[in-house]
Order: sequence, then structure tokens, then C-alpha cells
Amino acid sequence: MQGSASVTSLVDFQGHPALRLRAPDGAQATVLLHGAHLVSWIPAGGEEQLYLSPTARYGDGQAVRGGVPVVFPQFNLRGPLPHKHGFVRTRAWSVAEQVVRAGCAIGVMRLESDAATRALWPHDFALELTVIVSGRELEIELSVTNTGTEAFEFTSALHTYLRCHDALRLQLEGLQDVGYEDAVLGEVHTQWGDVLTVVGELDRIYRQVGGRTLTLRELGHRVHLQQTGFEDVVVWNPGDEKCAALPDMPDADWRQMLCVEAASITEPVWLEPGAEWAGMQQLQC
Ligand SMILES: O=P(O)(O)OC[C@H]1O[C@H](O)[C@H](O)[C@@H](O)[C@@H]1O
Repeated sequence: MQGSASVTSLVDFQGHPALRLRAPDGAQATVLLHGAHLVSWIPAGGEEQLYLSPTARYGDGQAVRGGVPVVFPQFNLRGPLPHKHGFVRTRAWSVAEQVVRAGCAIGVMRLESDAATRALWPHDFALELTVIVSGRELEIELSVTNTGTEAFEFTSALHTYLRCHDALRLQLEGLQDVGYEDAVLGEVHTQWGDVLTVVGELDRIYRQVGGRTLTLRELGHRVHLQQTGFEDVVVWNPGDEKCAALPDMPDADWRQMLCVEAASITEPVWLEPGAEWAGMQQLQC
């Protein structure tokens, strides 16, 4: 369905088709068809909130560095697939709906299993990524439907890269007393204080975070994050050495970002034939 006054439209983004969502109040978001990858969120009267690498690669089969990669059906290499973070972030999705309703711009992207996905992962599924933007809020929802005849399980994440002025001066609040797997140290710990800061490489899966609100704060700016459906939160920053080794990110840009990801990893989601699961991340600044 086409939105009123075509406030949403297909645009060219770095040479690739993207859906530009624009709410009547001026808030906007841009989603590539490649990977249903959200590459920009600009709240009404505000500035860009997502980090997107200036050296990101957009070609076929490439995973874009920054924005919000969609991770499915496997997080990282934690499972049987050889593809880190699964394969849907590098596939072409289609636009299922673009509409402006009740002051919100809404875009729905869709991907269904086909012979190529079945060759990688032998299950039938339909994914929808719904992006809703208005005012100073963004909602991203991933739904997964089992369209096959056998149950399957998956892990998943919305791998949100938040932009900041200086990661070393950031505070992420709201994870006190939550247990986490620290992939840098290879250890399991509990977050003892409420404030998490970045001093270098950080790669943690906070388990079973529940309905907490997290706040990412730096001088003069803050973003609140909430999630439903997704149980875990991943916090990731590559730090200077790993960032320098990434071919698609400038060496110094680890200071410009922090990933706060809504994820279901530690308890994979089990989906019976015909069943649907949905997970959502909400951001407000
Ligand atoms: O480089 P990518 O495949 O996009 O992965 C980037 C990062 O994603 C997650 O946050 C993982 O916890 C990290 O271990 C990984 O390095």
C-alpha cells in the first residue's frame, strides 16, 4: 500500500535501492532492500543516531558495516552454519508495505526461504522486518514464521550500531545484576554496577535481560532502549586493534560507535510449523 502523499519512497542509497520512511513530523529512516538493513535513523528535529561506516561495502554477498544488520538464523558462529550471523543480512528482501499511519512512517520488508536459502539451512520460513519511525522514536520488529512442515530453532539479533561522539565517554546504564558471557575474556560474570563504560574492546552477551530499559548516555545526549521478544542484549565495540583489522571500517571509528543489540542467543527460539515469533527493539532519544 502506498502512503499518503508518498511520504515513503524508494531511493538510491550508495547505488542501491532503499526505502526512505518519512513521518509527517520530519522523522526519517532509510532501509536498504539488501539485507533489510536499516542504515539511517534521524529523529524529528534531530541528527543521525546510527553509526554507518564510511567504508562499508554494499555489494552482493557483503554485510554492511553499521546501521542495523538483521542476524538470522544464527548468531555469530554459535551453531551449525559456517556463515557468521546467518545469511539474511546479505540477501535481497522485498518491500511488502510502505505507509504513513497515525503520524508514523511504516515500512515492512519481507524475505522468504527459497532454494538458495534451503541449500544453506534446510528450513522454510518467512521473515518480516517492520520499521516504524515518528518523533524521537524508532521501532524495529523482526517476525519469523515457520512456513514448513517441521519445527526448527534459531538464534537472532537486531545488531544496532549507535553513533556517539566518543565511545570512551559513553555510559550504558540498566544492566546491573545481569549475568553475561564475556567473549573477550572467555569468562562468565555478573554486571556489578549499573554503569558500563567502554575502555577498549567489548564483546558481551547479557543473558535474559527481560523488560529492562537501557540508557546510552553521553554529554548532552541519551538514547533509551527497550526490547520485547528478544531475551538477551549484546554489547559490542571492536576496540582499536580489532577495528584496525576490519577492512570495512576506518581505524579510528571504534570511538564513534557502540553496538547495543536486542538478541535471542542463550535460549534459541523453537518454532513449530505454522507458528510465528516476533522480537522488537524500541529506541527513543
Ligand atoms: O563483523 P561482523 O560479522 O558484523 O560481527 C561483528 C560482531 O558482532 C557481534 O556483536 C559479536 O558479538 C562480535 O563477536 C562480532 O565481532
